[in-house]
Amino acid sequence: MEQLMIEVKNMCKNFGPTKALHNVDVKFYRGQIRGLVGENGSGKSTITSIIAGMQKATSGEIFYKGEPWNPGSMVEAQKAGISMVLQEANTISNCTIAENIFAGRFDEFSKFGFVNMKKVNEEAQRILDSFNISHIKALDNINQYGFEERKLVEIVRCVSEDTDVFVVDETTTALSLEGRQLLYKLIHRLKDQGKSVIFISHDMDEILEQCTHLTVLRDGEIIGHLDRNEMDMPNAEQVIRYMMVGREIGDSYYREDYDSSHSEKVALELKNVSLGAIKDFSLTLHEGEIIGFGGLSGCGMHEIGRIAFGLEKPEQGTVERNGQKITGCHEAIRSGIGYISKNRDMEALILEGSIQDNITLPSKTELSKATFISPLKEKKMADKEIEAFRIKCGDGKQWVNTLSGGNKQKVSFAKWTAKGSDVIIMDCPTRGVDIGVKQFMYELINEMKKQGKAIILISEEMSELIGMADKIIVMKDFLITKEFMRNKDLSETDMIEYMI
Ligand SMILES: Nc1ncnc2c1ncn2[C@@H]1O[C@H](COP(=O)(O)OP(=O)(O)OP(=O)(O)O)[C@@H](O)[C@H]1O
Repeated sequence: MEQLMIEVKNMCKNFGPTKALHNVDVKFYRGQIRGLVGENGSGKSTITSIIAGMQKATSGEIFYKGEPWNPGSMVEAQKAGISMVLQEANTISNCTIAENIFAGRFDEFSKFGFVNMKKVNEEAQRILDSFNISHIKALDNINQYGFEERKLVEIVRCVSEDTDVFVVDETTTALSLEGRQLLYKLIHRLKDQGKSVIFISHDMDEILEQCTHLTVLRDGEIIGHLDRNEMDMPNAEQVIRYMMVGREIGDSYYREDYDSSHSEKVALELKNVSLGAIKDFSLTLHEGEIIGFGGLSGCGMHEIGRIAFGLEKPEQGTVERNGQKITGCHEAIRSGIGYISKNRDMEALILEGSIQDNITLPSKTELSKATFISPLKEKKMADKEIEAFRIKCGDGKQWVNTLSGGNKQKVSFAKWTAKGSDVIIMDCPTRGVDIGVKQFMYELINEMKKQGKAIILISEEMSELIGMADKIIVMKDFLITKEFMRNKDLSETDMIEYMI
């Protein structure tokens, strides 16, 4: 007999005129991993964030273990056994790893008002070790760690023996292969212990492999629920996609050609660059070329992207475009280089700014005449991108921090298409976007190649690299371990061998 953990009844959530949820009914049982799928902005994070105490519903009810549930904060929810890993980085900067893990829970370690920090640190390291991530040290400042490690710290923070409901909101795209495996093991262990997992993802393969049940949303409404048998049907993927978007979506995502030719003209060069663990690294990117980078966590590929955009200054060597040295990102942008950061909220967007301001920001020079920026031109530029990327919003004046995760990602991409940058460094560009938009982004990347634009595609998704790149550079421990040319027989297994 299945035991009900959480029941959401007739829930509505409005943000001004936006109806984010409309009469939603959904049940989460013990011993289930229930996937929540739907297009960007369909309401997945809104449901889970209300359950996890981040915000209140406009109307409707929630029952948790049979009792009415209306948490006032995430801490309250976590103390009651419900925790959620968010899409974006959610760690506290300038604090130690241990302080991040036990934020809001110091009372568990205090006596007569004094917190026993030794115990906090020891317990944090014990937990990190139990998750097999001993390379992350409890005493280290979190600022020393990259996006993925921070996500792992968040996962550790969320899960304890008292966790009954674990919500994973589009987290896997931020993780490398190892991080994903760790998360998959964890959710299955929780399921086997009779806990309830809510798993949000746009990766259909992952959803079908990892989830035991599925709920499909469209425009804030529940379209249907599937059990494992239905998910195992041969046409399940097409059926789910149809439920999500309400129309047929083709199967083809990636480039269909295997022609890796490009211009001989060099678009960007890294010459004998060294920075930290990266030593004497060189790269030549040509016009009309897509170079992909793949590897496990800490392999150095994200750092290469940052150096190429002038965000990190190499200790030795140079980054050059058209014979000019690139020594900073302003210079990079001026010379036609764009960069989509993996760390969306911190580096790619001004959250407390409008969609229009974010999209047009790198293009201010193009939009201005004698120091005057034409508001009409700005609006036109932003509206064009909003339409092309199908950014779900009222209009361009809406603030970016009110957008769903996938829609934020579209803004982060659209900045550079609006500017028409000739070289774009893309670090996980399709992170959190739904399948329809993914298709559009891949078409766009292909179109850019044909126009002679040069692209560096850094990705945690091997299928994306195999599907799109002319050449794939595999990295491990900050070194190149293998280069693959575009080839229809190339498989993920071929690549993994050089990553591990
Ligand atoms: N604070 C807010 N103010 C205004 N609108 C909001 C706010 N938060 C969410 N919304 C809107 O609610 C709708 C649902 O957003 P939600 O984040 O739940 O979507 P999602 O299904 O999780 O999307 P994604 O896959 O892109 O993460 C979107 O249209 C979004 O713009």
